[in-house]
Amino acid sequence: MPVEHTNIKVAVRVRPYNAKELEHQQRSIIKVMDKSALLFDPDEEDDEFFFHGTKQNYRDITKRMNKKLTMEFDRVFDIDNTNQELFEECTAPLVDAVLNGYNCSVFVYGATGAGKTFTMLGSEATPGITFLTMRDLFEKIQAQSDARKFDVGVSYLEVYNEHVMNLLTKSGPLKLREDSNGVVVSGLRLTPIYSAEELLRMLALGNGHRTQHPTDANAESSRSHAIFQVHIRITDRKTDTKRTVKLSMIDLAGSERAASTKGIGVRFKEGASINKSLLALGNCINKLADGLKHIPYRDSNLTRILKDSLGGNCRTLMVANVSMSSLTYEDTYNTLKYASRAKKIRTTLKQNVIKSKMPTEFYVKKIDEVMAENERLKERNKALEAKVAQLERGGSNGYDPQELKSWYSRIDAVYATAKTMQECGIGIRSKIKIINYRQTLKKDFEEFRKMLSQDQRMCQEDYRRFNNYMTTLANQNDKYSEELPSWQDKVQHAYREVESLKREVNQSKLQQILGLYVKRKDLELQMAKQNISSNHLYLINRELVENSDLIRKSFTTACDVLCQAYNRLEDAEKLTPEIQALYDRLHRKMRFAESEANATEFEANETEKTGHKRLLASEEDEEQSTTTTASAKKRQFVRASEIDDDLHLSVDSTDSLETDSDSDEAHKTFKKPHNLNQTQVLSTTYNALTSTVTKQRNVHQRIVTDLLSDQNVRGGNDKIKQVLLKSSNFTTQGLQRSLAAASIAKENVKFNGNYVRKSPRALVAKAMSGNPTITRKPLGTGNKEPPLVKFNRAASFRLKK
Ligand SMILES: Nc1ncnc2c1ncn2[C@@H]1O[C@H](COP(=O)(O)OP(=O)(O)OP(=O)(O)O)[C@@H](O)[C@H]1O
Repeated sequence: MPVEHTNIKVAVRVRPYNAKELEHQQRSIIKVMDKSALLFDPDEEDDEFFFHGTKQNYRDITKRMNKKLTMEFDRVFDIDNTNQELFEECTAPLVDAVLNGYNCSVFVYGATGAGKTFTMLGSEATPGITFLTMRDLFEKIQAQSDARKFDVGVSYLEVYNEHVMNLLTKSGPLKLREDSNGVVVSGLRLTPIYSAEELLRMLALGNGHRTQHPTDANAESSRSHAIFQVHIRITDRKTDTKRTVKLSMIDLAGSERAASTKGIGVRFKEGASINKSLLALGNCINKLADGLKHIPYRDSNLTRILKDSLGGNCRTLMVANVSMSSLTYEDTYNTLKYASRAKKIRTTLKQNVIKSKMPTEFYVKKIDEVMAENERLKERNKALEAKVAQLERGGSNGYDPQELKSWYSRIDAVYATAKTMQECGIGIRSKIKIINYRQTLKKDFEEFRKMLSQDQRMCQEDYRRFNNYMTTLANQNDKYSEELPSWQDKVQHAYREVESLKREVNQSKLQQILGLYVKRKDLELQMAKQNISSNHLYLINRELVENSDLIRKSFTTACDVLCQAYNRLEDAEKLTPEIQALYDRLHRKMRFAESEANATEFEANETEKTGHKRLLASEEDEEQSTTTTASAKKRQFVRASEIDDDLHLSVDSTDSLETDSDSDEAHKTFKKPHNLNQTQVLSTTYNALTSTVTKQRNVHQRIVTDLLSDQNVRGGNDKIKQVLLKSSNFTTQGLQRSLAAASIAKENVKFNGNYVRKSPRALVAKAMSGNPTITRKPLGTGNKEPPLVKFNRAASFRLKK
């Protein structure tokens, strides 16, 4: 489960003057410098001071000094930026993060009329980021629906005067309670939705229920905080892994000073409540930014609900809305200060846990690692893109745009070829390895089938089919193997081209800008490589899941058949010592697997090598019939890991392309899991075995119950059963020995004059009388005999009466 530490992303959006502001002809208090910086309260352009008609060199001392504060944010949107741009740059990446298992939240902050609702909800003509984000989410869900199943449910809440209301059903107030999952809204039901259009209808319905009142600053001022949440349960169709993620979109009520709304009575109370909750939010932001441990989330219902959207395990985007008019000077200043504080908050991000029934977490984890790595590369790429754009805009270094353009198209072409060659070359390696893996798995399974087959005709027919299939695989393998060397040459050639281009770039006079451009291209090439890796892992995982499913089902049926056959033979007294020995051997094998499966991950890690050797050694001296199951599984996992490692190495062998040290560092983390591979492979093997062992154990339990209740103590004795189940003698022979010993001890009890058994049944002795290893012991010679029960004459007398 990848863990990341990130800052909250903060974007500032400046809105144009409204009619009132234009009327007052106020000056602009915000100057957007570039995509990530603004100047608050800049000097006025017509700030020249004239005295008696003469321009003075000094300023008018009766005028207030301008603040001229330069502030930096992750992104600054100017008045002409649209909701679509905000979505593309800020919330679209969050959709990818949500689908990768991270909780995400977006909240808009600002004074009344600053443009929060415009940003969040927008209008029909210019939909806000909620709709755009959700539409994108549904499109991506649709595109991935073959591989994953998505269950989407939404809720839309309002916090008004500290009351939590359900905007979709117009019900409430609802209570908040805390449990192990965090803060829960009592009685809140999620409404399932299937399309972004449905969501639009729902938003309209919810907004109709939202508390709005005209204020001096905004005729349609929202007087409540609106929290829209999308809960998604993602189920991987192949691995059956599940995770639940949450995307929250929060439209906060206006953060203006009470005076600016000129509210009295109810409006004043409303304003006070809004301010109380926003003050609590501000406190939380300050404490989180200072890195303090105790965060006063409980101070208001708003902060309680936002607890896991702000500082918790959540990727957060805050959009601070401001007006550029000097009429809103103080509110704008406060909002920007608030936003600057929020920018400092660092959160610890964890991908939501995968719940899986399959022993394939190893691959799922690896795929997640690759995806996380890609996310990091994407971020770096974006930063480089911004730098290149900045240099291009600057233009002061005398770049000739035509020359730059021709360089760009040349670099693009060289990298495009490298990417295609890489896709084909590494892709073909992946295909070969998957075919090899499939061949191994099928061969192993065929061994089982052959052992089981009784009907010769059917056996031959199956074998023919199996052979045909294997021939097809072998042909495919040959074809790809033949093509491989030429592709490898092409890949190497393409990489050499890239290297020589880089040398040329380094010598060119446009080196500064082209160097950055090439770095971007390197990252893109690296990302493409990662995608091939993750696809390869996915395919290997699919092979494994399908095969282990088949093995599990076959094994369960085989166990049932085996147990029935064993019982029948035993009933008919036809259990030969050879069959018994085979059966015992199978039990011993499973007992080993069970003990290993119970070991902790740490122990598995520590004993990885010895355990591995032990397993292999035991494989050698065991008969094939009893070892194939465990060893085949073991071999499959080991092979899978070898294949993966191999592919990673081949993918990594082109690392020289990466020039940036950070990226090198990041890439090392991708190479590292070599060690992890084996540990994980072992632990997955143990998991796979546990599931079969559990089933076997149930069969054993039935045997114990049969032996104990039918032959010995009718009605069953759970204590003895448990002891026997745990006992190291837990084989049929060991069991019989234990039972016989117990019954002899019971018989011995009868010889003691002062003690009797309440239920003097010693049938096992008879059942075991043919066993030469059992001898009668005189009373008191062993210290492991069952405790004697003192004969209670009075009780016995009462009972008789
Ligand atoms: N970027 C923008 N471009 C054009 N018009 C805008 C922009 N932002 C806001 N507006 C307009 O400004 C007015 C107030 O905006 P909005 O209702 O979104 O403010 P608000 O911050 O949600 O206020 P409140 O907190 O009172 O609900 C609306 O008429 C809206 O259309």
